[in-house]
Amino acid sequence: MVVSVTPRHPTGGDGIRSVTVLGSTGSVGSNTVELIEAYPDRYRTVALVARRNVAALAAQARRLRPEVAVVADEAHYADLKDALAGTGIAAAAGPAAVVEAAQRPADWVMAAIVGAAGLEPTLAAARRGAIVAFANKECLVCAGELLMAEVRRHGATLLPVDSEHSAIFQVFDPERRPAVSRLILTASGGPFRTWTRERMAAATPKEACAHPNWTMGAKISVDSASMMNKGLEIIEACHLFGMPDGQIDVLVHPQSVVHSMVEYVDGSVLAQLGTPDMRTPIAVALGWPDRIATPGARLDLIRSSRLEFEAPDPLRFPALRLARHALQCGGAAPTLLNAANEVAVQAFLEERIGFLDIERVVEATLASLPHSELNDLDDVRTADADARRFASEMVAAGRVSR
Ligand SMILES: NC(=O)C1=CN([C@@H]2O[C@H](COP(=O)(O)OP(=O)(O)OC[C@H]3O[C@@H](n4cnc5c(N)ncnc54)[C@H](OP(=O)(O)O)[C@@H]3O)[C@@H](O)[C@H]2O)C=CC1
Ligand SMILES: CC(=O)[C@@H](O)[C@H](O)COP(=O)(O)O
Ligand SMILES: [Mn+2]
Repeated sequence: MVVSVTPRHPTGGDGIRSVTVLGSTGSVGSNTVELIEAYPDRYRTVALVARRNVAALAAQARRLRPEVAVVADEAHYADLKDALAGTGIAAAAGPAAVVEAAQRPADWVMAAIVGAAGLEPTLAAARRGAIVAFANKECLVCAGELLMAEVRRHGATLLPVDSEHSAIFQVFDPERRPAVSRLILTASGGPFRTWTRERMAAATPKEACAHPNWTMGAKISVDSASMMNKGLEIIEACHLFGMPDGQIDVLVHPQSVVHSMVEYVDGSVLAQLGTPDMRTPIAVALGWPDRIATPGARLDLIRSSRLEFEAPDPLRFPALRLARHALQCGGAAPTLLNAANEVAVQAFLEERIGFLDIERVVEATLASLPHSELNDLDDVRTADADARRFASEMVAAGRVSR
């Protein structure tokens, strides 16, 4: 279950919801900041966190006036301090400062750091029982059981922001959980939906990042191109909604208008539709349990193109099989899959390996390292580090096709 506890009062005593944005300078983060800014009487900002984009972070901080702005990369601390001089906003830097920002009392925390780097701050927010708006899917892939257990133990509330999971959240009736027969995750198919494997082998980072429907950060864009994004989303759905892998299907829908569906045992299929605009799922979480208005175009089904659906091609997109395999193996397997994928995607973006080498690195890492049990955060860290080492060595040694 996503909202895993009796919802606590979503705002402070003054009726204003205090908010923190982890990954505020990214694609999800900047859309979140834009929505917060549109409602100055509803939200008060506690902390903004980025990795190193000081210019964007300082500009956001000057507009939202948080208590603190944090860069994870300590090399950028002096620049941030200078950029905030005279504002009264504190500057901080380093991974511990990122966790400290997430620990500050805020009713609502947007988890929109990219990659497993977001795990510890997301855990910190969950451990103080916050409402966590959850975009950072890699966290659940690398430490799903641990994170969900902490959410339950500390009475936190996890609200999905990933568009498919937000769609399911909006049509999934938790009181009728046994009557849900299937989750149907839609996938655009990405920029290479109709490409041959030969053509994909020569794909450039620019081509892989040219998503047909969504404007997103580079990492998730490459994941969409390989369809590893949908593989990660299967694992994410499994944890968020407590559904086994056998009851989670993927359906390619090139228009990204139907964001996902829930099938019930009586044959009813409930879907959520909208234009492909992340401001909608972000607003669902920011306003929850109310609804808040967003700017942007509204869905016009008369003017829009046809809505098409097709089965995913497992031969051209093996990432789906790899993710399901990791989920079925359990233990450290999803952690290894995620870490190897992060290393390989970064190497592809830096043109050190080819596009199809991403799946080779992931498959070899999964096959070579043990799928040990994960009992605590240290076990997660060890599996993550081992996979990163293995995948990096494979890339560095040229043990991939390029
Ligand atoms: N973009 C989208 O539409 C969607 C994204 N998601 C998920 O949301 C997450 C964010 O995606 P997206 O916004 O596209 O990513 P971006 O790459 O656009 O942004 C990433 C953000 O995380 C920050 N960051 C990166 N590393 C660290 C770190 N070690 N510590 C602190 N901050 C860090 C970046 O800071 P800086 O700018 O300084 O580098 C930036 O603010 C991902 O997990 C993605 O899968 C899910 C659904 C849709
Ligand atoms: C916006 C969002 O949620 C992304 O995860 C999106 O779904 C990516 O598109 P794909 O369906 O191509 O992976
Ligand atoms: Mn998605």
